[in-house]
Amino acid sequence: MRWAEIEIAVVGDEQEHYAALLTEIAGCQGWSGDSSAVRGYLPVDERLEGSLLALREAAGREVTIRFVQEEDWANAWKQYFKPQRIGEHIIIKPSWEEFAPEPGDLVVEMDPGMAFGTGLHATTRLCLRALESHVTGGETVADVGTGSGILGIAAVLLGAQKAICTDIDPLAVRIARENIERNQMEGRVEAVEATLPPPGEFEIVVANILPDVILGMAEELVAATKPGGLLIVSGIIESRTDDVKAGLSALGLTVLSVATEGEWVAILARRQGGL
Ligand SMILES: C[S@@+](CC[C@H](N)C(=O)[O-])C[C@H]1O[C@@H](n2cnc3c(N)ncnc32)[C@H](O)[C@@H]1O
Repeated sequence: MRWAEIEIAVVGDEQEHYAALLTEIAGCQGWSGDSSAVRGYLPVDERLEGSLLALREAAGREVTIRFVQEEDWANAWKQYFKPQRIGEHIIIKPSWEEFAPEPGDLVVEMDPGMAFGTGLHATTRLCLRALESHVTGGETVADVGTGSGILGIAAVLLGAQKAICTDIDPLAVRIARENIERNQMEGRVEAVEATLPPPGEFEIVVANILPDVILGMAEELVAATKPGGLLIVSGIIESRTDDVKAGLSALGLTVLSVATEGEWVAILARRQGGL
């Protein structure tokens, strides 16, 4: 099959906006990018032209396309995905790479396929570090917008008793399930196709999505967090930090800290009440 690689040049903090256009307007399953451009892929079929027209109109700037064969792009990103240490003990290891762990290392084996969540993005790393600092053992964790399943799987490796992972994208849910199996986490990590986890209260809720999505579901995220429990949100570009903090504070959460990596932030907040 042939695919179109779609690229939009960005500067400054534009990445989030144009990435959202790639997924929401053009219908790309995901996106990748760096400080100068965002990229997504669409199959070359009868819908491509309409998707590109809509994207160009919404973007109001040049959108370039390049045609590639499936094998080219399906494997091209793999060269950038190497085992990496995140925080003190977490190792994210691509399933096709060798890695010799040191004592105390917690190895999450991943094949993210088309799903987001390799650990290559700063927001994933910010969430993983927050989980490493706050999972002390025995918690139930909700991973909302799980992508590859990376955060839920890591939470259980860090000592959480159970993690429920949700995603609205069926492809992500399938890939998360494969990664759960790959890490022998069946029964302790569950992936469901949904926006929110089933009703219940979680000691830790983590959501690495986009600021507007987080704000739109903030009330439900708070309801899913046990009184006294923690909410970790990321996917937030630095310029949106105050909006998200204000939204969480308005719902009675206490913002405990804001961690940053590059232009991205993760916000840690506590729901009032005792554990
Ligand atoms: C930025 S990725 C994060 C993946 C992974 N959790 C990580 O930290 O690397 C966001 C994920 O949220 C999912 N998503 C977007 N909107 C959502 C919603 N309203 N409810 C649940 N998942 C959503 C997307 O399909 C995508 O897989």
